[in-house]
Amino acid sequence: METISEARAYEGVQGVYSHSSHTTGCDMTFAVYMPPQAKYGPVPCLWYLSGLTCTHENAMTKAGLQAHAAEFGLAIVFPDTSPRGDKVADDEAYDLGKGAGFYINATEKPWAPHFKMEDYIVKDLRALVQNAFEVLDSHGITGHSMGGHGALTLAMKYPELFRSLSAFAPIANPSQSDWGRKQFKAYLGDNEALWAANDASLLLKEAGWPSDILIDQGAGDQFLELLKPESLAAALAETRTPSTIRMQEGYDHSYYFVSTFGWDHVAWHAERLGA
Ligand SMILES: N[C@@H](CCC(=O)N[C@@H](CS)C(=O)NCC(=O)O)C(=O)O
Repeated sequence: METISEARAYEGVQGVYSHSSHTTGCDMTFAVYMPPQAKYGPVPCLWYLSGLTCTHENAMTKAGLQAHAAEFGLAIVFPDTSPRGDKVADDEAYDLGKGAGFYINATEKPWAPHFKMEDYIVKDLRALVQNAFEVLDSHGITGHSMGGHGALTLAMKYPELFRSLSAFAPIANPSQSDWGRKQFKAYLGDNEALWAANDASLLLKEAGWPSDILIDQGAGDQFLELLKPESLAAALAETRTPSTIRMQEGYDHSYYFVSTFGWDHVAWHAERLGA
């Protein structure tokens, strides 16, 4: 692991690092915020997965989560959204290829060799974070938009790895959305059973979620028809999953929305992770 930068923030440290990932077959950049409490011993850890077009940097610079993490004594990990580099396949569209890994393991050409973002997060980066930073084995996960989809699906697939779950404006039913169908076809092929296993609204009905879920969604979000919060709300009701879904009047899809409700999400995770 190489340190790209470290800066003091709210008496803690905001760092940016890179490492060579065996899983994605390329160098990956990620950010970690360590709160001041980590000087005295390991702290719980929250993962923030970002959305389409983002790198590790958007949420790190725009979500304002560091102040809340310092208040509660939580570390926050900000991974990248896809593999990067000249060897990695890409597409002209902003919502496929680089910046659009969807936190799944691609099986199809030309994506399969590098687009393994699910394994990257839960294996490579999880192990690295656990070894290289002062964190407890008590992790939660959240994310925005494509990253909200990632948070929901990775938590449901790996409940042994994540104890707490929330999402900001998640892509909630990708197999029924233009933010999902194109990408699942490209990355996973035509087998729609495989798509279902990567769709939060469908996966919830199969796998369930053993704890509760917080979802915030802007009622003025310009992408509401692509996000489909109504499918997730129906699945949560059908499965009787304890949940708080808030349609936030007037808020759009931007980081103004994420940063407005960031404190609530960090507090939600802190309470459940024992911070
Ligand atoms: N650029 C796309 C939308 C991409 C977008 O809204 N990305 C969200 C996540 S899905 C984001 O976080 N963008 C980066 C930012 O706001 O910093 C479009 O114009 O249709």
